[in-house]
Amino acid sequence: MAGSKPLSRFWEWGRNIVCVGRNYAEHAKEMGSALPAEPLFFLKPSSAYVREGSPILRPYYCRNLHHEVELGVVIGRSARAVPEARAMEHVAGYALCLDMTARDTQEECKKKGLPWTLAKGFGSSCPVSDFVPKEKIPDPHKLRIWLKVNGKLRQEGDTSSMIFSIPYLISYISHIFTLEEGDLILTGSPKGVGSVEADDEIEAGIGDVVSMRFRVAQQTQGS
Ligand SMILES: O=C(O)/C=C/C(=O)CC(=O)C(=O)O
Ligand SMILES: [Mg+2]
Repeated sequence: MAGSKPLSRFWEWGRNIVCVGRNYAEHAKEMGSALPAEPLFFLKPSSAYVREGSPILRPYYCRNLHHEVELGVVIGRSARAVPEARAMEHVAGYALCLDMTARDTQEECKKKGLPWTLAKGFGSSCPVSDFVPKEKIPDPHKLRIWLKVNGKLRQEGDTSSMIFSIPYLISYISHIFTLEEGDLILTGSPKGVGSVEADDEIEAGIGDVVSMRFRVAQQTQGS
């Protein structure tokens, strides 16, 4: 049961993973997408979580797996229709997250007007770092998030560049469905997304607050 586990192990709770898209203008631009007038969001299943020590699996149907490094916000207290001014009271802490994306599949889904679940919701599509309690991050809009592949810097972004702020996102989502304790919100990727192959090593961090390393492996059909 969710409540019997410490919130610092939010990935074991099996709660919602809510992802925000196109929340950084330069990433929307590199994807050739328009800036959103209102937050765009989608969900991943909780079985998408993966922790250091286990690989990120490239799905058998994917030919172009992309990394997206994102700041994750961990909800500490149920939020239903909360005003923006009180939204941060519902935050327990943060985590560094990857929104692993089957980019070729996403392109196909976009062309056909289909949801992005196949592209964004596969097993191991949500690698997460250790939990960082709220007290350790006085201002989540002043963080440098970064990602390297095989030691080479690919992504570096400042959370001050988000189009929609964290309190705005929490308030907005909470007017659509209840955010529950243990839920995770991925706040969108800065620019620099790109491909990874089997055996690549991804290292990513929030400044020098927290970092994590993952290996990429190929999923075989039927496994
Ligand atoms: O605009 C696109 O084609 C793709 C956008 C995304 O994949 C959205 C995100 O997940 C993001 O911005 O982080
Ligand atoms: Mg993303």
